[in-house]
Amino acid sequence: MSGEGKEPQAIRKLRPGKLVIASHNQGKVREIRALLAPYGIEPVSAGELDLPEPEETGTTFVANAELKAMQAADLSGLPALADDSGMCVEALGGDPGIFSARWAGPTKDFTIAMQAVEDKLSAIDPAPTRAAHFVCALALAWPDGHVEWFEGRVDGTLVWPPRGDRGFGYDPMFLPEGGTQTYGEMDPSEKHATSHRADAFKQLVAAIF
Ligand SMILES: O=P(O)(O)OP(=O)(O)OP(=O)(O)OC[C@H]1O[C@@H](n2cnc3c(O)ncnc32)[C@H](O)[C@@H]1O
Ligand SMILES: [Mg+2]
Repeated sequence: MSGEGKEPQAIRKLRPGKLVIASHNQGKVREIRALLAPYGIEPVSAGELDLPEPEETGTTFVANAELKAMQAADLSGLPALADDSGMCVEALGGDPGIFSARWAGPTKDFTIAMQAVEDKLSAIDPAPTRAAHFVCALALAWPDGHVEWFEGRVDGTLVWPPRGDRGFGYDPMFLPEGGTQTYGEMDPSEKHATSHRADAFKQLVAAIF
């Protein structure tokens, strides 16, 4: 994983001011804006700045988050926060994992991606565990190349058919551990309090503010 083997460095604090949300996913941008709301910074999205969507060539969530944050910080001259995330299905050896967005194809159709997950799971005989988890890596980069990263996780089970339309991506098929509603059915504020993104955010907030 990126970050391993590096010398520990002093955590850099984030000062009030503009921050680029280095994501082209409107669902994520919405969640990140809500999570940042209490901290007095002015988020501006990669889309609003017309920043290009970089190719995600990393082999880990952290490496891809770093790559996206560093490119946005470099091009904008502002601190930039990127999120690389995905759903890992235990019985599929962790797939789709870092390829979660790519399973939805060029049209970013998550009906197709969820169906592909379900087809692969239901082809396994005997029926395997339906355990899955979401991972969220957040990277915060500055224009001078300094970068901090944080990783969060939430465990759950996959349901079929998908339920609810309040989230994005794989949310309608993900039932968090101990819950009765999928992330697609749940009130967004509840997801923001318990998700992989919330977990990573708690670590980020504790470190940088
Ligand atoms: O790279 P950016 O521009 O941020 O947007 P993206 O959609 O390509 O994002 P990723 O590369 O991190 O791909 C992760 C995919 O995993 C899915 N995913 C991530 N977090 C999720 C969440 O909270 N709920 C449901 N699906 C999620 C979602 O469909 C994303 O498209
Ligand atoms: Mg992406």
